[in-house]
Amino acid sequence: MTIYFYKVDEPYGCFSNFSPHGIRRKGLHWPTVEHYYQAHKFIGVEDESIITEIRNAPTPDEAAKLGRDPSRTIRSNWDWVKLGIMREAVLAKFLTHLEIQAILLATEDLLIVEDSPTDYFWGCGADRTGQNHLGQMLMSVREEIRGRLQEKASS
Ligand SMILES: Nc1nc(O)c(N)c(N[C@@H]2O[C@H](COP(=O)(O)O)[C@@H](O)[C@H]2O)n1
Repeated sequence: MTIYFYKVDEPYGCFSNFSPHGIRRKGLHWPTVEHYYQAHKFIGVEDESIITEIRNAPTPDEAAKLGRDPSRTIRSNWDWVKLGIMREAVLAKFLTHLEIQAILLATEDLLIVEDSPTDYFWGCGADRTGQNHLGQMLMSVREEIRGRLQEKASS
């Protein structure tokens, strides 16, 4: 069995980066993982005010829209750093919100796939041949949290 997720209001919607589970990083609150991820496209660029604008965006869709604005220049090393930034945020989300941590752990060793019809990098794309980096990340975070809990239980 494979777990497919995409929209927040559909099954396993809490696995989406758009789900309303805030994280705290470096003293700041981020309303969703998507806000954090999109804002980090602009670290070190000339006009960093966009970072605050994205953090304050009323919805993750609005944050994504700002982060994807083609008229803005994103940091030059984005493709090198984006996986690490996303993993840090996804791990923080599932360490913070124990109710969704339980949902993630309950998937045991099932394959998790972001069923995005358009995204072939983070999701599986329309024909399900995409790289599914978000699904892979969720499985890796699941493994890490399981290990941490086992370590805690045996100490
Ligand atoms: N719910 C949802 N709506 C969309 O429109 C999406 N593209 C996604 N996928 C997420 O989008 C993020 C990637 O954004 P960039 O293309 O790098 O700007 C990432 O969080 C995907 O999981 N989800």
